[in-house]
Order: sequence, then C-alpha cells, then structure tokens
Amino acid sequence: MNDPAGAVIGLDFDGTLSPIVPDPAAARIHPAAPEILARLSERVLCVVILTGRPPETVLSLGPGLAEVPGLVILGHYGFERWESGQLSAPPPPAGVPRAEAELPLLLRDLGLSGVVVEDKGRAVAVHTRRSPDPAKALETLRAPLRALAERNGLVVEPGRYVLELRPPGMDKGHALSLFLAERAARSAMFVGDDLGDLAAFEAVRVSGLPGVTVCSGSSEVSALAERADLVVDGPDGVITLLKELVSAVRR
Ligand SMILES: O=P(O)(O)OC[C@H]1O[C@H](O[C@H]2O[C@H](CO)[C@@H](O)[C@H](O)[C@H]2O)[C@H](O)[C@@H](O)[C@@H]1O
Repeated sequence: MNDPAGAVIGLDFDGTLSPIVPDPAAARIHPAAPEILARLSERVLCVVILTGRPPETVLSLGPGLAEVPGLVILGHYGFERWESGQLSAPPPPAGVPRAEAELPLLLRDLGLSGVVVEDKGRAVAVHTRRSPDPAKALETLRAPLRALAERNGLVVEPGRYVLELRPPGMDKGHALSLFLAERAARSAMFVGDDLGDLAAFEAVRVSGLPGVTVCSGSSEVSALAERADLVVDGPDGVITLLKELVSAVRR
C-alpha cells in the first residue's frame, strides 16, 4: 500500500470478523480481531465496521472493539452510527413491530419448526439455520416474508440462512460511498462474506479510488467470491490478511 494514510478499511461483522455460529446471540468476534484492528487503525485513515447488526450488539459481541482508536461502526446497513462512544440513530420505523407481531401466526401456518426470530429493534431477522432443512425453510419463507414486508413498508434483506425485514433507503453500498466521501478517502478496501456486502463491493468499484474487495469465503455463499478481487478462508483468513496488511504498512 503506497498511501496508507488515505486508506479506508471497511469490514463486515458476521462471517467476516466473527465466525458463523448457529445462535446469533452466541456469536463472538474472532479473539485476535480487536488487537489487529487497533494496530491497523494506527496505520490507515480509518477502520469502519459496516454491518446489519445494531452497533451496540457488535460492541457487546466484540469485547475490545470500543478501544480500537478511531473505529466507526455503521450498523443496520448504515442507518445507525457509533463513533467515539456516541451512538446516533434515527427513530425506528413503525412497520417493524407491526411485522414482528404477525410473525408467530405466519410461522405456525407455514408449519416451520426451528425457525428463530431475532428482534433487532430497527429490523427483524428470521433465521432458518437451526431448522431441520435450513435451505427449504428459507425458500418456504421467501414469498410470505416479502408480502409481509411490503404490507409494512419494509424490504427483505437476504443473508446466510436469514431473511431480514428492514426499512428501505439505505444499504452497505450507499453507507460506504457516503463514508468514503466524508473522510476524503484516497483508497478503499472492503471485506465481506454475504449478499448484503455486494453493494459495498460495488461502492468500492464506483468510487473510482484504488480499491480492493475481499471475500471471507464459505461454502454457503458463492456470489461474493465470484465478484471479489481476493478470496480468503473465512474469519481466520481475514485475520491473516489483516496481520499481513499491518506488517506491510508503514505510515
Ligand atoms: O452484516 P453482517 O455483520 O454480516 O450481519 C448479517 C447478519 O448476521 C447475523 O446472522 C448471521 O450470523 C449468525 C451468527 O453467526 C448466524 O447464526 C446466521 O445464520 C447468519 O445469517 C445476524 O444474526 C443478523 O441479524 C445480521 O443481519
């Protein structure tokens, strides 16, 4: 990297900094991540975590992240922002509690077992990873959840055995584009693992900046690996890459 002081390093959380586990509440950041991010942030313009999770959840699943110098967390696909200990968030949309209230009946009528609802405040995620046939359950849910989202002014965000109902008007691409402009970035890297990260890959490409897109590879998602400049082996591979970056970068 020729100009690390101008580089924004963007990273997704689940599947990238945090290994995928069956229970979303049991996820934990890779133990090496906070320290390596702290070392990296001293060498680049900014490190930003761009995630579908609320920033406060990322901080609780990622002990040590609050101490990473200058770290910014853009949560809920960019609707919420945590920086220097401060959280900024617009009021939550009314459609989310309305949609969530309809979910138990919908799931019962579809006869699905092992499907778990994650209340995220500004969004609600429906997980099938722990159902007997996760892929089939996801397909069964797709159309009914799309209709439920539309009735409540929401959109469906698909992910790794999850369909999330969330407000429209923001995605990781838009959030990253705004952030690159805000920081007057001179180069950009984004690391992600899931479909929601494709928009951030595109944001790196359309920025016109020197950039690199990295896929935290898995057997569950192929679309990202096909579009990435570089594919690494899951969160362990991401940590190895970040360590190499820290070693390579002199500011
Ligand atoms: O944008 P991200 O940081 O990647 O967040 C996307 C979703 O991640 C979480 O779900 C995923 O990780 C879980 C824990 O490893 C896993 O059980 C689940 O199957 C994955 O889809 C999170 O629970 C969602 O709310 C996020 O939107």
